[in-house]
Amino acid sequence: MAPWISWPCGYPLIGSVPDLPQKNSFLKFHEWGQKYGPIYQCNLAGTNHVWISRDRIAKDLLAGRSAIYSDRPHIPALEQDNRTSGQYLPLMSKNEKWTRQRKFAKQVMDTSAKASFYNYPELESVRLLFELMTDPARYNHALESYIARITSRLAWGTPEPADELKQRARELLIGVSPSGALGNKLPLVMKLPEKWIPAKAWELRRSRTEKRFFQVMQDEVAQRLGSVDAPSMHDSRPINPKTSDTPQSWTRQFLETKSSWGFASDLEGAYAVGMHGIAGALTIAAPMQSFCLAMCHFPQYQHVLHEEIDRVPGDRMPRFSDMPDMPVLRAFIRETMRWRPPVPTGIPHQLTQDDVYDGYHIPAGSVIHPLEWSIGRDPSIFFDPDAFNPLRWLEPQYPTYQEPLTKYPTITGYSQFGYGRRTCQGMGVTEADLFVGIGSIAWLFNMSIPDADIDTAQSSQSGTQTTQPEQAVAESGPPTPPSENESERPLAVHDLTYKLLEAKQGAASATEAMPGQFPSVYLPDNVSIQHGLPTPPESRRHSAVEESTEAPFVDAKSPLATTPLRPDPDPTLEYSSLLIAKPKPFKFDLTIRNQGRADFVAREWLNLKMEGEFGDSRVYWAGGNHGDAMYGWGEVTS
Ligand code: HEM
Repeated sequence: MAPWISWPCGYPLIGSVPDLPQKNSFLKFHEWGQKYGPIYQCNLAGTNHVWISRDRIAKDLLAGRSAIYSDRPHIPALEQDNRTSGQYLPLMSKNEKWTRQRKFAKQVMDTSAKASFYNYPELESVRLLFELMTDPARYNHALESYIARITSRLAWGTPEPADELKQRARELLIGVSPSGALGNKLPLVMKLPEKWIPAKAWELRRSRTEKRFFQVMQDEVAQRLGSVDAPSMHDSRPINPKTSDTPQSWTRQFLETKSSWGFASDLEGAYAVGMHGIAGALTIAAPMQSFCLAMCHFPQYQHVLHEEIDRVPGDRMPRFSDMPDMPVLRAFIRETMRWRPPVPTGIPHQLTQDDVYDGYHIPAGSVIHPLEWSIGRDPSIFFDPDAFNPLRWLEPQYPTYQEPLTKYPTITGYSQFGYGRRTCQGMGVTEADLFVGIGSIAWLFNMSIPDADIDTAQSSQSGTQTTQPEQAVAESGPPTPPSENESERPLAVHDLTYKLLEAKQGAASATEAMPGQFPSVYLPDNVSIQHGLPTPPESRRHSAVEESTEAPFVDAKSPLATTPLRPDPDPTLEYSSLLIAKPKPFKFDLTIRNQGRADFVAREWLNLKMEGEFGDSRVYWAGGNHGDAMYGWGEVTS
């Protein structure tokens, strides 16, 4: 049998389930991809799952044959059938509700993108920096809140529900993740009475609380607009004067244009908006957290980003409108998403009829996964794929380089957002939030692992130490001013020493550099600048790629072919195990790079606070959100 589609053998009925680790199952699927080829199938609890590790194959099937590859699988742990209930756009079958909600989503995204997302990212980035300066130990909370506050503003015009939104997102994530709710592992339990099955009772309360929350939020915007029947934007009647007080939001847009969408009820609109809130609440925070991880473990690139930030926005905070002038920041974002994909197993599609690919039969009903972890590690495209290296998007000798640099690199259209008819609706918001958020953090801070912990990270090869992150960061004390000459700070990355090399011939100096150029780069000690395409050494080429017709792009004798050693186990793989992968909190120092900027942030925060912009998060349920039998926060473990 040719190697296209083969499978791990598995056990009767349950298939390969026992072979999957509790943690980071994407690594196992990646390993199987290396063993069985770039497309393989396996039986998981009686369902055929197809795993795709190459972009070309995912495009061939999910985009090229989207007519039959665009359905979604059933998620047994949810109270209502995700395919038909009309609650969650990303989980619906390709039906009438999906068509109208997707149309609505496109419209509200386009309108808010044209208004540059109402400057909500810029506004909330002030609060983000202030929180990081004053309480660095809670950095994870600050990053997640930044995203949840922007998303809440976009959804309902207020940041108040940010904590509630995060909780709604966490609970739904448990409900839909194969490794989360019990009902996804043992679907039969959902048929039993809730009094016997705590997991079912949990789901029913989750679902009730979510519905109530979405309705409360929609009602509040409707009341603020003056009446539930506020005039439509397509109406010739004048807008209710009260609406001018109502902040822009997707709910406002829905209420003003609701006759255009053909929704069954206002509740459908409440879900259409609320689902987008949930989709944004945690997904975008994951790459922000991974960015911090990358800066600490691959610090040799950080000053390249600082150089661009100090040259383009300079002493004002970065804005979304800086995008065309900041390819380096965009490269860091793109590389962060490649290095640590927020949805490493991809969001699965379902095949609706039998198909044949390259001579192999794929049965109808198969669940198809574009395995993002592997797609971003295709060794014929990404040299040393496990390394975080933003230069692969900025240096012409890498096959991933693309011009013009005013546009590329970008995450718009990136495979991480899916394929074909089901591609993500949130790419624009994601790019805006990450650009302003990550740009602001790098504008104010330097990130590093405390010196003592560099040794620890090295010795983690023998598994000697675990740290209490919050305590550890708190112990590192308040932010301190930067050293006099930032670029002379010693660089330390586990077992590597890095040196500063002049960039390609003819590169301009820092002060002369134009947007899109950067003056100097750090490369590993034993490396000299290579002209022409770098290629991986023979030993790194995997059998799965050997069938590829693409020419290998690296000379095995190239010094670039020397792959740096990384600690084992890799401390950057401490990830939460639900559908969205995010790094667990870890210990690092945030050092203020420029006191004047810090003072500016403090003043700006105070002004905005006094204007009422930064109110506290709201509690929606009795007992400080603990709630009662009907509504409240469910237990969350992740
Ligand atoms: C880092 C951020 C994000 C990532 C990595 C991400 C990733 C994805 C992926 C992989 C899909 C499935 C695509 C497919 O099936 O082929 C998806 C679908 C979707 N995403 Fe996102 N997403 C992100 C942020 C957002 C945000 C911020 C929103 C909205 C505010 C959003 C809204 C949606 C919607 C509505 C769908 C469903 C599309 C459909 O099924 O028709 N996403 N996303």
